[in-house]
Amino acid sequence: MDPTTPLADTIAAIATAVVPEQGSVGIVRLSGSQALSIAQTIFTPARPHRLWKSHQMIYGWIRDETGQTLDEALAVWMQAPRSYTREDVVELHCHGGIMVVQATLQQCLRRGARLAQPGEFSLRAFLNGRIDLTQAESVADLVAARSPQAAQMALAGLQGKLAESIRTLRHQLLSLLAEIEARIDFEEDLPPLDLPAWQAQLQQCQTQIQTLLATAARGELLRTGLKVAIVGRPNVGKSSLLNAWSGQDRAIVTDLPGTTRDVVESNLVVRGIPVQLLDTAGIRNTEDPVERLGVERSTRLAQTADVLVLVIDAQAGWTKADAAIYESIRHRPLILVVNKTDLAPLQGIQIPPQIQYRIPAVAAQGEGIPALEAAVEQIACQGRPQPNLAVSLNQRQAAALIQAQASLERVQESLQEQLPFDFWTIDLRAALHALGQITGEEVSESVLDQIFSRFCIGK
Ligand SMILES: Nc1nc2c(c(=O)[nH]1)N(C=O)[C@@H](CNc1ccc(C(=O)N[C@@H](CCC(=O)O)C(=O)O)cc1)CN2
Ligand SMILES: Nc1nc2c(ncn2[C@@H]2O[C@H](COP(=O)(O)OP(=O)(O)OP(=O)(O)O)[C@@H](O)[C@H]2O)c(=O)[nH]1
Ligand SMILES: [K+]
Ligand SMILES: [Mg+2]
Repeated sequence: MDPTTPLADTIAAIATAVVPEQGSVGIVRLSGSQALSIAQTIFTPARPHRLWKSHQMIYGWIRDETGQTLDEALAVWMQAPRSYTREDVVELHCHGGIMVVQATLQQCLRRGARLAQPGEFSLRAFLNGRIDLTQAESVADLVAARSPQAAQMALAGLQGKLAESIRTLRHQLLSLLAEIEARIDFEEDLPPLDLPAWQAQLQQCQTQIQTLLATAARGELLRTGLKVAIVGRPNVGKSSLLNAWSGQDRAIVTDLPGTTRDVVESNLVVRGIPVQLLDTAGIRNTEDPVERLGVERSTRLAQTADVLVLVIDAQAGWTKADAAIYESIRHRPLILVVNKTDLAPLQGIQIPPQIQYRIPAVAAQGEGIPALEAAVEQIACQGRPQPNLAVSLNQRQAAALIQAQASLERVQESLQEQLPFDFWTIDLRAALHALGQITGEEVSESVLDQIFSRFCIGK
């Protein structure tokens, strides 16, 4: 963090989403040693002799420096250390919308608070030892979650499930290290090292790391989701498919080829995976300049989406135009939807054998969606068995664990080559350092900066 923003400051920010005309309540939050005294200059309890008591909500008015009333509000003081940041926290619960919360925040700043940086409340919770770095990262994941499963995963992290696994690993490695260091310092006073037992314990740590690493892919998938683009030639039923899949009447459907021009987007959840579904203009050569721009967008999207759904018309079969589109996207993760199977059967259509996923559908009636979702999930998980752990690693955590794993691998090598103990301890310490980076015990300020700056303001 910026050295000019010490923990000594009292920080303030709007803790709720700021949306015009919306949100029945908006919260301004203060944290720091001056939180209560600043709040007391702004907020007048309705009952004048009412004392502020920790964790008790009081009713009153927010006033500016001229005595003008800005809002009717509720206020609560949470005395350190029983607060989100472990500092004195005051929350001012105002009316929602944008005007009142912003005016209240302005008052806090005028009375000596500093505007909080994104993630700074959570940073303080971390720096003051209430949560470790994995828990802080989970706070951001929880706010960003786009599916119930992603939220559950973040919540498990918030509750310290990952922190616990890493802590256990750390203790095991520390005790392995202690045994070696004792042998270096007091070799003659101690019984010789029980090498097989020591090595078995090391192996156990490596297995545990491998299990944790296997959760990273699913975590990444639940966090970032998938971009799925529906492509194909005009009139095969792409927009009908988007509408049926999302259960919403998002895209215009007509019997005219070339109906869709702009990319139409719908967000859905497919078996826990947040999916950004994109309907595109039917791909063909066209003289219409507007449609041509749409086709260009389709072809570009087809190269960047995570999964492509190529739609064809069962009645028309596998046409030359379908083959041409397929040629340009065959190297990408692909699902073929044979639509309009109410008009002609899928059997008998000459589909290239290398297309693994082929789903019969009647988009106009919403048939074929479950099979399509199963295919999306299979492609996304790529046959990777998912360990049944509640938590999952993010990229930063996975990178650190891979480092730890590499260090432990080197310890195994030193052991096999019977190198002196010093070689073992160097790599054991490196592994411990990597674990410390995950929990935040040994993390640099620039990494902290990177992590917390991704938070939203007021978190
Ligand atoms: N109004 C409001 N709602 C909120 C939050 C908040 O800050 N304010 N939260 C903010 O994200 C979340 C709740 N998270 C919180 C986590 C810890 C503590 C807290 O005070 N912990 C202390 C004391 C616990 C106790 O009294 O036993 C502690 O752990 O030491 C408060 C909120 C979601 N809802
Ligand atoms: N019989 C039948 N008709 C369908 C089906 N799906 C879509 N249609 C019809 O096919 C026509 C074209 O559907 P759209 O969804 O607009 O096709 P599109 O691929 O989005 O077309 P463009 O946007 O023009 O590329 C419409 O008249 C739909 O009602 C289906 O499963 N069966
Ligand atoms: K159409
Ligand atoms: Mg369309």
